[in-house]
Amino acid sequence: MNFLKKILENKFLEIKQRKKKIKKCVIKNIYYRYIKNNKIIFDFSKIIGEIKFFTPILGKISLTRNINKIVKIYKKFNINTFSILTEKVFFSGNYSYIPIIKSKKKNKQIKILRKDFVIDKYQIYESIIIGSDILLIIVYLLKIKIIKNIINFKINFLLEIFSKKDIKKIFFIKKKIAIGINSRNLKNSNFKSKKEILKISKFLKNKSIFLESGIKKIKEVYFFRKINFGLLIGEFFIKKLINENIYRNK
Ligand SMILES: O=P(O)(O)OC[C@@H](O)[C@@H](O)c1c[nH]c2ccccc12
Repeated sequence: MNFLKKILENKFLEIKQRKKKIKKCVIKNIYYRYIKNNKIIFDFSKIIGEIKFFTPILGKISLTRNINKIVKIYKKFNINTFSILTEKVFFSGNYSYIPIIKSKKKNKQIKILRKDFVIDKYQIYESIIIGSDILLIIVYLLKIKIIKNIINFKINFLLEIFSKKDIKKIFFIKKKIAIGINSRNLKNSNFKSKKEILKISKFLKNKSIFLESGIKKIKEVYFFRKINFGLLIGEFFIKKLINENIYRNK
């Protein structure tokens, strides 16, 4: 089933509501203060662990919703960069997870990628305010003009692409940025083959490449790390690292 249309309709309304609550000049002020001290770190950690509890296709995946517990387990495995799903209705995420993690002194070294469906500039400001270090931008959802606009913001992005069509949209970007190849087709949830992924990556010169979605075996982790791909892993880590750990310590 194609959930994307529904997700976007809902997102549009959500943003409209949230925008009303905060004055434009206040968020812009926060942004300018933020970029004064911010460093662009397109080459962030090569292994990103995702925190997601639920997906529209798989249903519930995590045995716990205790965010601090999950962070603790990930840290035990030396994973310090997290992708956090903040979409509420379809992925059961919440943006308050980001400040919960960031406000703790012991999490100082942790970097957070906010994963949501960005369709409005407002979400960029909001992501900074809640403490995100990196923001996912799904190229498929945006027109080139908007991407051009977004790319000028002085914050760290992971630009997510699916296909050659998406690559064409970002061809104008000459600087080194992080690009995530999403192996999962957003419309039908099929995964790309290794061959397809490598083919797409050939078009991405001078970029820091990440593979997102569909990693199911440790063998695949080794294969892609060997060719210097970064990896963003959700379901596999949640099941293998988080759930097994929780089960064992019951
Ligand atoms: O659980 P996986 O197959 O390892 O996938 C993680 C991540 O790539 C996936 O959750 C994802 C990639 N892009 C997205 C955009 C929206 C929501 C979710 C995603």
